Amino acid sequence: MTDRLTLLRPDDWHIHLRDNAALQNTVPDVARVFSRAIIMPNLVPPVRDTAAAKSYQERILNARPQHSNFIPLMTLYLTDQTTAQIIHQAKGSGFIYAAKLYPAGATTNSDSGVTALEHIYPALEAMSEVGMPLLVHGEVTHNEVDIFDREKRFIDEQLIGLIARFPNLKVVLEHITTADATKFVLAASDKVAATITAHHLLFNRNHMLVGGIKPHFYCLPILKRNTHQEALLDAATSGNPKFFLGTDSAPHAQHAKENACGCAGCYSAFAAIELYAQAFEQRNALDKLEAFASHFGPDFYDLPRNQDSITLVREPWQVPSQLPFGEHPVIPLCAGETLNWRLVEA
Ligand SMILES: NC(=O)N[C@@H](CC(=O)O)C(=O)O
Ligand SMILES: [Zn+2]
Ligand SMILES: [Zn+2]
Repeated sequence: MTDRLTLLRPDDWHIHLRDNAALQNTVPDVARVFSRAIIMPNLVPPVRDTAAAKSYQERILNARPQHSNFIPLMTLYLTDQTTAQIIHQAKGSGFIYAAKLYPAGATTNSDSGVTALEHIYPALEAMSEVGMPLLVHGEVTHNEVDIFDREKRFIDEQLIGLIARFPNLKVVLEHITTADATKFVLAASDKVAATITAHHLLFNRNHMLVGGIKPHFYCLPILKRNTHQEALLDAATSGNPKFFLGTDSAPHAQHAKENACGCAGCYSAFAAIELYAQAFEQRNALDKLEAFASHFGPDFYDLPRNQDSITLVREPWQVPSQLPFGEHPVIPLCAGETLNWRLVEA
């Protein structure tokens, strides 16, 4: 059994840092391990243009710990009003790396999202031309579609057609949760990839719903049955470059999750790589972690891989039961539980 694991420094290709006071917690947590991260734009109001992305980037950089070289890779939030010109300006800025499609109403802060894909065809055409990846929250939102079917229905009814219309557009299906999504991504061209979260690798809907409802496991897309969890573990540990790390770490205050109408999102950034190590170890696949965490993401985005490394040791430690986060504590994923792997701090 290995007790020490050295990896090229990883990047997180999907994270929510939130804004203002929260940045004092979220930025140090991501910067502890990751060199770069794709920063989700679902603020209120959302990050819709280069100017908004620039000021958000500055607030993130100001929250970096001393001596940190963490680089936030900024993204735009697509709306029905996003023009080709907005995309060209973003590409020209040099610090915006992707644009995000939230179907209106699909998830946290998606009210300003896209109401019909036709509205963003000009933006997608421009993204395809300039080589800017489209990041997708892939769930349909119709009331009549069961929440457990929303990802598959999005793939079948929207994504397949979109990719046929824009065959050169790079697409990342974010935080995939089903065997259907893994199959779709595997069969698609090399322009199509997916991120996988640690929580969807470690948990299934029984963890959330058996023996009492556990709001801290509630996220979107929602945890599925264990056969889907197994398919995600197969994909993540397969060594296929189409699947790479994206935590979807998304903090919500304890009171907003432990609520009659609880928010969707799990906070994993405080121990992200440790959680992935736990999942890969369950599959005896720790040898596959480095490529998933550190190679395939930059390769897909045409960015250089990092040059330095991190080390994890097998040394059980207990996850805190609560994180301070200013006045509104956040309950981390796996609060109070024991994780096997610990980062050796530099
Ligand atoms: N994943 C979640 O459950 N929540 C995310 C939004 C998202 O990524 O869909 C959030 O911003 O809270
Ligand atoms: Zn999402
Ligand atoms: Zn997300």
